[in-house]
Amino acid sequence: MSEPLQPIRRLMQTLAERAETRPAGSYTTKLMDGGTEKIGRKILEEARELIEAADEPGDAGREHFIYEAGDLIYHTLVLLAYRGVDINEVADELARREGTSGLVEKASRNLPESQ
Ligand SMILES: N=c1c2ncn([C@@H]3O[C@H](COP(=O)(O)OP(=O)(O)OP(=O)(O)O)[C@@H](O)[C@H]3O)c2ncn1[C@@H]1O[C@H](COP(=O)(O)O)[C@@H](O)[C@H]1O
Repeated sequence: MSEPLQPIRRLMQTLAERAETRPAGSYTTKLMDGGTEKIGRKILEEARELIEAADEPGDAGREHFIYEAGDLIYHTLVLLAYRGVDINEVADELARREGTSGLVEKASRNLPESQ
């Protein structure tokens, strides 16, 4: 069975190469040439589009939601690659958090300074 996250890893590889070589005729290059501001603007735009699609009903709505999630994930990976971070490093961070409820983690941050 193929690894479901393999396409993401391949895309990450491509984006890391784009960050390095900045080839002409690449949309990723255009984003990266605009830096954090341009990439960030697209992430905000795509996040809004994803949220708007979240409540669309029916199969078409579901398909649109998945499409928009792809856009947001692509742009987020572009920012990671621009910053020189690999998706595996994010996976490691998520693995580190595995099994710790967000509520428990938040409570641990809210301890009074004396503790
Ligand atoms: N996965 C993607 C991907 N997802 C979305 N997009 C692009 O992201 C853009 C989404 O923005 P919008 O929907 O707002 O479209 P737009 O109005 O044309 O965008 P703007 O001009 O406003 O930035 C579109 O141009 C999409 O084509 C992507 N572009 C590239 N990839 C992958 O990245 C690889 C490298 O791409 P290049 O660097 O362009 O060769 C490709 O082979 C793909 O695998």
